[in-house]
This record gives sequence, structure tokens and C-alpha cells, in this order.
Amino acid sequence: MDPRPDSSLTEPLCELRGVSHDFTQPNGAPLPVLRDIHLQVRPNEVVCLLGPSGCGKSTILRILAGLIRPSRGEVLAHGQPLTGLNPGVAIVFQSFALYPWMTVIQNVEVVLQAAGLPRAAVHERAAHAVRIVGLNGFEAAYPRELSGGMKQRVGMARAFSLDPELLFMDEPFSQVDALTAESLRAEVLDLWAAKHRRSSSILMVSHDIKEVVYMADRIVVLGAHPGVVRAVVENTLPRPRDYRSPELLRMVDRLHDTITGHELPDAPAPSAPRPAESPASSMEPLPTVSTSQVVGLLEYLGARGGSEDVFRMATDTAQEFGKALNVVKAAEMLEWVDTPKRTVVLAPIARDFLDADVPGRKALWRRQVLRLGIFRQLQSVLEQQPRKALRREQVLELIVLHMPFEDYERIFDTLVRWGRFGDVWAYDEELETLSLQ
Ligand SMILES: Nc1ncnc2c1ncn2[C@@H]1O[C@H](COP(=O)(O)OP(=O)(O)OP(=O)(O)O)[C@@H](O)[C@H]1O
Repeated sequence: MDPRPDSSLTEPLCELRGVSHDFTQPNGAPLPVLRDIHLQVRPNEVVCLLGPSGCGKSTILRILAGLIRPSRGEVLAHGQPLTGLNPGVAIVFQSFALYPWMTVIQNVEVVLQAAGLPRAAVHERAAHAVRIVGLNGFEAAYPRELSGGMKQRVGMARAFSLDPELLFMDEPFSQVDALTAESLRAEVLDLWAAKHRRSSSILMVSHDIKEVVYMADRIVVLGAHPGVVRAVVENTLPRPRDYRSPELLRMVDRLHDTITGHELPDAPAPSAPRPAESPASSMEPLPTVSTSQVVGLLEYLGARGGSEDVFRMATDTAQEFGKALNVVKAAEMLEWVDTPKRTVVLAPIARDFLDADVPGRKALWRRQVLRLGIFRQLQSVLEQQPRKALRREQVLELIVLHMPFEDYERIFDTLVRWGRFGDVWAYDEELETLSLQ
């Protein structure tokens, strides 16, 4: 390798400056996914993007790789505007992305051939990469003969064989079991450290807080709708790190507090009570959470005397933290729970709900959903219809009109599910019609 100029020690390898991105929805309306993102990946660091599902983590990765051009803002590689693919990047995907008809070694060789390497180098590099990820002996095996962990090793071999300056990993360990994930993380860091002789960095996407604290030097916490950077946390814990060390667990706790503080902000002071009902003219986006998830949360809290720490709750119910937060947010929106600091507390109405029989629960559920503007507004539109019914597209139009930037199909699904449970309306799947009960 050529020696790099000194500026390579400090100059970011890649960078986003004020990047915003909108995808286009099927009806042509823009779906804002990222807003004003500033992000640098500097030499010799591991940066992790942490955030709830849908906050645009993969989109950031794809923009920096040059696979997507953002709607606004600048993308730089070594200080120069990026046009086309970023040649320094290799990506490890969550879904392995292996060709089933090719053997392990062929799956690695194919990316080296695509990179234009001479034939002899292709074989030599692929064989080396397969060896360093611990797959020697499996060169001639097909993906169907491999476990999830081994498939991901092939993905890693592919990326490492390219000797990239930037290794991008998109939730690389989410499809393998917990123990395999632990050892793969350590192996990636070892391989990366060996490569560290020259400037080289990792950018990884994850929803797993422990994983990012184990891996990252810098953690970029993102919020959703649209994706924004909420906080950047420097992680100076010495390496090698131990998942069970008190320092690592403290850092995990700190991150939980950071995320919870942003995602579940504490209620306003009693002197500024929030209105009991949202104005009838307003419509609020609904989270993609089912009624059974909300009821499950209430029952869980009921069984624990009415309150629990939100992190503990996610661990107890083996849910990913972001998903657990989403359910809590839905319950809070319906005023079933309150969330002082990190604690989720049942509201008195939720205790009545838990004590009620099925018709009683439905009546209380109906009362709570009808506190939301979107339910009241749709109910009143349905009442004005001669048959007290609307076709699906008409409801979708209504949602788009009020919330042009939201994922209207998902909101529709939640609207149907929550409304059905409270007998507010019925939905005929075949006729695709929503009607008042
Ligand atoms: N090609 C596309 N066209 C339209 N919308 C898209 C496209 N790709 C992603 N989206 C939407 O953009 C948003 C962000 O997606 P992205 O995959 O970047 O999020 P993420 O944070 O990586 O999510 P996850 O953790 O669930 O993988 C989502 O609402 C997704 O549905």
C-alpha cells in the first residue's frame, strides 16, 4: 500500500453534511426519512448508528456507500463530493445475500471478480479471507449446508477480502443466535484491529444497545419520523471489552436513559395539564402496534403491581428495546400508562380495564381510542355517509390529506385494528370497506 499523506490521519473517510432524504410513496407524496443529518466517519474508529426501526439507519449507510443519492445535502468521501459508488466501502448485510448455487469460496470470489481483480489474485484473496473468518474446510460447502453464523462468516469473508477502507455492517448479527453473535462481534473487532495498521473504519447499524456499547467508539443515537440525530455518545471504554463489566453495563444504562429521555419525554408539569382530548380537527399518526401488544403491556404491568422500569420490561419480555418503547408509546397515547423517567406506570383507567370482563374492556378501549382526534374525525365522517361506510381508498385519502408525510397504509392498519377492538367500527376485508358498528 502507498503511504498515505498525513491529512489521511485526520480527514474524515466519509461524511454527510446536512443530508435530508425523502422517498416517494405509492401515491407520489414524499415520505421524509432523514432530516439534516451531519455525520463523519474518521480514520480508525468504529461508529454505530443506533435507533428504532424505520429511523433511516440503513438509508444512511446506503447514502454513504453511494447506492442512494440524497434529496438534499452533501455526501463527501475524503473531502470530495461523492459521485457514484464509494469505492472504499464493503458491506456486510443482515440477510447474508449469498448465492445459493455457489460454494463458499465461489461466493467470496464473485465479489472479487466484480471488483476487477486478476484471476490468480481472486482465488488467493478469497482463500485467505475464508481462512481468517474460520471457515477453512468449508470452501466447497453450499450456503444451505451452513448455519446462520457460518453464512454470516461468508458475508464477512466477502467484505474482508476486498480489504476495504470502510466496512459497513447493516445489523450483521441480528439473524444469528446470541452466543454466535457474541463471538462474531469479537472476531470482527480482532480482524479489524489487525487491519488497523492502515486507516480503516467500521460503520455499523444496530438496534441492540449492548452490541453498540461493545463495538463502538462513537454511538450516534437516531430518532424517527423523520430520522434525526438525537445524540452522539463517545465511548472510551478500554478494549477488549467485557459484556458483563460494570463499566460497560453503566454505559448501557446511560444510553437507555438517553433514548428513553428522547422517546418518552416526561409529561408536562401539573400547572400545564395536557388537554384531555386532542382537538377534533387534529389527526395524529398512530404507531404500528397491535391491540394485543398494548393489552399484553397492561397485563404485564398489572402483574408487577402497576409499574416497571422500561428497560427491565424489554428484557423480561425478550423484546428489542425500540419495539418495547413503541408499545409503551402507543399505550401512553391512549392514556393507559404514564412514563415518569424510565418507569412505566399504569393509569387508574388501565386498572379498571384489567379488572373488567370482555364487554367492559371493549367499552373502555372504545372510550380511550375516541380521545384521539383521528378516531373522532373518522367516526364523524362515517356518520355522515348514507350507509355509514367508507371504502379503504377513501379512508386512505383522508389520512394522506391530514398527514401527507406519514406511512398512511400502516396508519390505516392500526386504525382498523384499534377501532375493531373497541367496536368503533368493522372492516370487511373482502369488500375493503370500513363501517360503523
Ligand atoms: N426504497 C424505498 N422506497 C420507499 N420507502 C423506503 C425505501 N427504503 C426505505 N424506505 C422507508 O424509509 C424508512 C427508513 O428505512 P430504513 O430501512 O433506512 O430504516 P432503518 O432504521 O434501517 O429500519 P430497520 O431498523 O427496520 O431496518 C422506512 O419507513 C422505510 O419503510
